[in-house]
Amino acid sequence: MKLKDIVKDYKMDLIKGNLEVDIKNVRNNSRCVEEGDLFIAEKGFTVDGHDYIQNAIDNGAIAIVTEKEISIKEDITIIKVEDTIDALGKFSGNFFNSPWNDLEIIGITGTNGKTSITYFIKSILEENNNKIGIIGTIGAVIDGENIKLENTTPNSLVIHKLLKDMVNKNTEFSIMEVSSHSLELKRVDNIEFQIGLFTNLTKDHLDYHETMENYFNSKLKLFYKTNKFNIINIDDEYGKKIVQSVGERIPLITYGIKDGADIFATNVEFTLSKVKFTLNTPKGSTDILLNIPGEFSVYNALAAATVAYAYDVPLDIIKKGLEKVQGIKGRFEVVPTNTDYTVIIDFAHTADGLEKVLTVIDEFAEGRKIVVFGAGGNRDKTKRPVMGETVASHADLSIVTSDNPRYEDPEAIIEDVLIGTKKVNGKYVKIVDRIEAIKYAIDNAKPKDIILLAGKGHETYTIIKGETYPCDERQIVLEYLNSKNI
Ligand SMILES: CC(=O)N[C@H]1[C@@H](OP(=O)(O)OP(=O)(O)OC[C@H]2O[C@@H](n3ccc(=O)[nH]c3=O)[C@H](O)[C@@H]2O)O[C@H](CO)[C@@H](O)[C@@H]1O[C@H](C)C(=O)N[C@@H](C)C(=O)N[C@H](CCC(=O)O)C(=O)O
Ligand SMILES: Nc1ncnc2c1ncn2[C@@H]1O[C@H](COP(=O)(O)OP(=O)(O)OP(=O)(O)O)[C@@H](O)[C@H]1O
Ligand SMILES: N[C@H](CCC[C@H](N)C(=O)O)C(=O)O
Ligand SMILES: [Mg+2]
Repeated sequence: MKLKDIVKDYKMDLIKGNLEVDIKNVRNNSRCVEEGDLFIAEKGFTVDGHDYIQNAIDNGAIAIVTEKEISIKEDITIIKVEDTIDALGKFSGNFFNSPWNDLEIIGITGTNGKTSITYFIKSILEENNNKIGIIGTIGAVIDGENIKLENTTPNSLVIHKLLKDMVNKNTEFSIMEVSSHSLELKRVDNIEFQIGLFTNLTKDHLDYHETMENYFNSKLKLFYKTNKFNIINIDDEYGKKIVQSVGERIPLITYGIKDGADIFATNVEFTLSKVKFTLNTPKGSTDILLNIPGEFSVYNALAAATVAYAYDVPLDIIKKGLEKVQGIKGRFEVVPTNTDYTVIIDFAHTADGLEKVLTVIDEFAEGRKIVVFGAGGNRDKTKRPVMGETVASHADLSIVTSDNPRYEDPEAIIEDVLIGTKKVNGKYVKIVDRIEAIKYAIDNAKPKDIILLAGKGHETYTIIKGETYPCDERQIVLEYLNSKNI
């Protein structure tokens, strides 16, 4: 594509060169630049892309977008803009032909439940013979192919490329998790969403947002970027605030269990592995049997059903789609062991997530509850003691360990968690190595106990001092049991 078409209508200064050149690819990482590419230099959290402009040129960049004064001797095109992160969004959007215009885009935001809801929606829409794509925590899914992603919501360049690939593969719906970081860091600025969906808001990411109010305000942005429906969990106090704020800007559909929602559940009945409820919509009601337990799953299913309802999907298809979901990787996933105790892997990594999952387990545990968990490094520190206290107030044994310490000292993170653990008069041990912590839980389990491995869910790695090591909890459990001839 010609550079002039990539930068069209954008406020900028052409410092040197011309806009008639043909651009092969748009890049924001100098290491990926090849001959004929446009390199956009962005200031990051760790380094400044402007320091890699020469590297991009050496790799073949024929045009550079900068927000700083630079002096380049090579005979290439230099464009200066006010904000290169904004330019990355606009220019990559143009380069990929605004792919959001050819898709129905469903954006899901909120602290917990986004990934789970994505997979419920996928199942319903596929039952309805729609072709769907996903961008989220477990990765992207395009035409049945799984693509690994570094972020839940990647940067604008990656998103636009993924959306373009979806369009090329005749995808109709793109279901996207929209993190608060992405709304703040302009990763989704270009995109107009057909549907915005809100799950809930509880303590997380305060390292970045600092206050709950800022965190809420980032999530709120999504509901001003939508053009068909805003779908809101009205049982959540922040859901009510969104309704007050956006009102009927576009049609609003609420879901919930308690507070007079448009789409609501009644007759909720739980077991340890399933939940039954009646789904009520203005167009009729139907009974649903979900294969993932807990009240939180009812909320997630209601959210997905509401999206389908907004698209006029018949109730029997919604029922079939929801009931077809056998499980979601790392979300209340029972490890298939031959033991007389149960091992569950779950992605709960906030106090609210832990509270929700442990409430389900509380109700059905016949034996003790053993919880192996930690808190992520270089992430919200304020949630750590609350997570410790939440687990200790439910568990018979808290095994406090590591969960992606990243660049932080693992011991120090555990000490932060233990501040909360010690507030409750419960039994606990501290085992820094997560694999050893899992083995300890297994060695100490008795018949009918439930071991919950919380925090890593679908993750099969652990990041310690910046290095990534394998840590697939399913494999660790099964191999250890095997080594013990169990
Ligand atoms: C804090 C944050 O969001 N960081 C994101 C950011 O990394 P960064 O700012 O450190 O980037 P950097 O390394 O400083 O690089 C700056 C620029 O220089 C360029 N560069 C760098 C080196 C080089 O040799 N050449 C070069 O051109 C880089 O390509 C980049 O454009 O840009 C990266 C590429 O887009 C992201 O992967 C990275 O997310 C990191 C992994 C992260 O952990 N982010 C978390 C906080 C996050 O965004 N989480 C949310 C919420 C998750 C949820 O709750 O579900 C998410 O959406 O994932
Ligand atoms: N609706 C919900 N409310 C509260 N907790 C939930 C809900 N749904 C799931 N959980 C808990 O939170 C964990 C994470 O769920 P899920 O991965 O669906 O959330 P997410 O919003 O995608 O998280 P992330 O922000 O990390 O991507 C689950 O493993 C479960 O323990
Ligand atoms: N999306 C969340 C995932 C946390 C998962 C947990 N395993 C951790 O590393 O804290 C985050 O990036 O904060
Ligand atoms: Mg997610």
